Amino acid sequence: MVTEERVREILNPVKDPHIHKTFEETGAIESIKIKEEKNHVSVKIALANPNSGEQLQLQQEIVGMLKEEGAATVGLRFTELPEEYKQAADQESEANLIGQKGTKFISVASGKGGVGKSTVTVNLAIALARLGKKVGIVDADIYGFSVPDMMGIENRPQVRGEKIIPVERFGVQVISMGFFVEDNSPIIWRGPMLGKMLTSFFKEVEWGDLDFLLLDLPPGTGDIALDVQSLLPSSKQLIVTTPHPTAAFVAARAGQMALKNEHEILGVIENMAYFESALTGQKEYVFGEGGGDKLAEVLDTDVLGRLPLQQPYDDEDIFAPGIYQEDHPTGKIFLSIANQMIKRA
Ligand SMILES: Nc1ncnc2c1ncn2[C@@H]1O[C@H](COP(=O)(O)OP(=O)(O)OP(=O)(O)O)[C@@H](O)[C@H]1O
Repeated sequence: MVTEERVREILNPVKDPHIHKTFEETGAIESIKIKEEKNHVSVKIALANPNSGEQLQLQQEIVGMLKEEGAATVGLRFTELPEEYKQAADQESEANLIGQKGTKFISVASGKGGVGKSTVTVNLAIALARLGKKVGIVDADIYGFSVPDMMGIENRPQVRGEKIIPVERFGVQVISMGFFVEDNSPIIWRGPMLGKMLTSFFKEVEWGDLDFLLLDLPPGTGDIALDVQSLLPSSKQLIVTTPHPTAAFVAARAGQMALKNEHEILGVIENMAYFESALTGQKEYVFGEGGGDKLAEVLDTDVLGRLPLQQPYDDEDIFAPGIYQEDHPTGKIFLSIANQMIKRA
């Protein structure tokens, strides 16, 4: 059983990657909590430059160190060091890391596949861009990457110097695992390799100044989803579910997993909530009712929107099979959800 004292002993000599001072020198360790029955360690750490690629790398190292010491699970939360340290950090700043002040990380998760997580991610990103925000997407759905196809992206990112330039589509900067896989062939991304790949999405990509970075997570609550959730910077998370109570029950597990990995829940989105007859306007609740509300209740949050069962317009001029146009009824719902996100994030 790892003790609070031992955690402090292990972490005190770790250096803040931005200002190269030890945690002991900066007083970085704000709190250590240990849940003995589950052998879960959670630590709150103040960094000079949180929400950055540096943080992501450090996060992996600390999780590794504490697990080696016997912790079953580790939750890390990062805050910012006081102003005096930040000034020092600014002087030493290695420019161009994602997470310059103000970028909000929003992750999108689901309890199982096929509920519309990627559809929600791309359409919300585009809705935020339509509202004037600077937006990026990391398609971290490592096996089921579908963002490039959904957005109709056919080109690949360019490389400038040491940096990868994301592909821009509908005003959104996109990086996807799919860009780095030849011929749709399967790759096993686990452990350190997965961590390295995700880190480079934050560190080696020329994101510029973003208001929002949306992260499309792998579906479910299995090992891969857990690995990705624990490797990402702290984010606010949207959980997508269909309205069936069983689906919502499974989605609640994804929500719990997020909380355990120090991601806050931003809200619930109920997709395929109903089918509306074009003839009569009558709504039919094809996949049941109440799942979104139930999930929101369990996670102590709100349903930010309910999306009908409806395909985007088939617009041959702008090839993008998963995108709802601004004047499409579903496109308008996405705008309303994006507005709420801006207020809450
Ligand atoms: N509201 C909707 N109405 C009609 N079709 C939808 C709706 N939402 C999603 N779809 C369709 O359902 C399919 C699955 O959607 P999507 O890929 O977004 O799900 P996902 O949860 O990201 O899946 P996975 O996690 O397995 O990648 C897609 O073909 C998408 O076009």
